[in-house]
Amino acid sequence: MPPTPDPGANTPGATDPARIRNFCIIAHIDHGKSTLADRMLQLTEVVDPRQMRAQYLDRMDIERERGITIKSQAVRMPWTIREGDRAGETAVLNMIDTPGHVDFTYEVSRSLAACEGAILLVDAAQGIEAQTLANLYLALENDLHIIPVLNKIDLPAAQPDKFAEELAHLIGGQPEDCIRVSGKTGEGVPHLLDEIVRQFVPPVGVADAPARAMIFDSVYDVYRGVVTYIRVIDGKIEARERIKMMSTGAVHELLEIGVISPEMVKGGALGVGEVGYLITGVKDVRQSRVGDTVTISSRPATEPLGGYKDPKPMVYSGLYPIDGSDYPALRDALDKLKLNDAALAYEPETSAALGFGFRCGFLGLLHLEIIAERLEREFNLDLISTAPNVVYRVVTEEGDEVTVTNPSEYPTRKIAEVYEPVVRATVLTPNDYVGAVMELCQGRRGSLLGMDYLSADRVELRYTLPLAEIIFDFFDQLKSRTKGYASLDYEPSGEQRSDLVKVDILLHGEPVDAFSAIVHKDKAYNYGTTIAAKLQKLIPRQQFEVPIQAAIGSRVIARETIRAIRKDVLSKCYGGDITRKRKLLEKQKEGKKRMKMVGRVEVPQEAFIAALSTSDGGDGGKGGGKK
Ligand SMILES: Nc1nc2c(ncn2[C@@H]2O[C@H](COP(=O)(O)OP(=O)(O)OP(=O)(O)O)[C@@H](O)[C@H]2O)c(=O)[nH]1
Repeated sequence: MPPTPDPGANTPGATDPARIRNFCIIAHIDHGKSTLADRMLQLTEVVDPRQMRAQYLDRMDIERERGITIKSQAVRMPWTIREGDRAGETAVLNMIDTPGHVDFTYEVSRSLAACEGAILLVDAAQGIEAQTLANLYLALENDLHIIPVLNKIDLPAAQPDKFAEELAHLIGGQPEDCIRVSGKTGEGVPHLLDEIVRQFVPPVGVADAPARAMIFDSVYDVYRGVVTYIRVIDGKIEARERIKMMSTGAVHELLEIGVISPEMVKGGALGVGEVGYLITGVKDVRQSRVGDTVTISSRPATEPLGGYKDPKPMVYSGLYPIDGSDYPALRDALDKLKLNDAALAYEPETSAALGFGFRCGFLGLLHLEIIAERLEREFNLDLISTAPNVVYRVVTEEGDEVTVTNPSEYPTRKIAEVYEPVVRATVLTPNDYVGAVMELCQGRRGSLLGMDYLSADRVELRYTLPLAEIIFDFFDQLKSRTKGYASLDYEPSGEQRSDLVKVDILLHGEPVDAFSAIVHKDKAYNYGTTIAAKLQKLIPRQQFEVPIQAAIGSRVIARETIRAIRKDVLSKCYGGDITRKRKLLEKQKEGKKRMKMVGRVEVPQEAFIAALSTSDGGDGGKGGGKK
């Protein structure tokens, strides 16, 4: 019979910091983080069993469907220790859910900074993966105490003994320190909750100092405006005060403050160590940025908390509506999405091939896919996206510096140097596939930084790779070359000078902007021939001969030709059947509407779409990578 919890222990604003435990769960994708979180909600009785649904915390439909967590959330759960000498002691657990994907590393790091402890969750049938490691390193950088946990012990394929050894080897300590649970059946979870209270330290802060709270997430809600998630470090934030964002100095009226348990519960204040939400009535998450420090405007703190970074797009792509009349709808949809996504950047652009659209900046490829999917699904837009590219820094011979986010902005003047972003990638693979992984990384211009054996059959490889080489199909290639066993994680690591060139594709002498690409010199030929050959197949013959050329500046590196025909739609209409003739002419006119003119050449839009949408269409490096 568990002791009755102490009700005073759970009053927001008045919770003794010594009772608080702020923690997060870090795990590789699919290792069961959401399922374990669900079980904790159930055991701490913050969710009515009748309202329990799978992945309670993943609110967005796409998140639930794809089974990935995009936005972090925080839940307050009272818990009374059940076993051992401290049984009966009540604590307030704040579980901060972290996004699991590499594109959101900065959000993960902010969520971790709001915690004192982390549960390192590992699937007992899979073992340690690249994201387990990457997140563990981030947690250690933030000085978090780690509790190693093996999940899915109910699975027949689980090998908890083997992986407990591996985990102990990785983080130090004994294999017995690993807690074994099943998020599915609930086995071991009450013990884990007890251990959270025992092992994690309570937050420390100065109660009477000017208030400082860190924003670790902010989401846009249609009814309430921006909801900002904060962790109070020092002082107290009380309802009805005016708050100040320290990065911008902007002051906002505080309309509501409270905790999430697991729905919003309005309160009077949040004190040292507490985690909760703020509502100020701002309508745009960019005014409430992750990593920023919130203080009280009447008694502001002087020093913000460290670690604030502006979100910076890493990958750019053009988004165009297939039907040109959808352009205003696309603009409205992007405006709406931006309210909830401070990292999304876009500006209008025009393409001769694709018409009016937007150049959009994303944190990474998954971010791009999620936005494109939301635009199609939630806003019913049919879109075509151009091959993604990274941001280049180009220095001309005159010494000017140009930032290129779109190949069409590549300077035509003489170029002295080009710099491209690079990442530090960690690949974890079984021993048998080390050769295949190395071959792939070398083909993508990678340089090996180091290699470690985590256990007899699991190897960690660290590479520096150009970001441009991994944003296309690197992950797919890695998976297929290792039968799905390898995992990947990466983080930005500055830039490097490279031998890059811009390849243009010309149709009858006119460049087609949608196909221009910045590629490595050694891969330019491959890119040129691939695209030229593809367009040659896709573009119908015209009344004159059409050369398709790939060129670097004025130097042609590849050529294909579309031979001429004389297309006479009326040739089949012998006799004077005027209605039939008119019908055919009408039909031809219809067809023309979807044609784009590139110089004198008529190209069906489908040809552009087909050439862009196949995976090797945009990846100049792919062929090169296979050599
Ligand atoms: N057998 C078994 N399956 C589990 C257990 N925990 C999770 N799963 C299953 O593993 C899959 C992934 O679980 P999630 O909880 O969605 O994983 P996650 O780590 O939250 O995934 P992301 O949010 O994408 O990182 C789901 O199909 C779960 O049903 C467990 O303890 N036992």
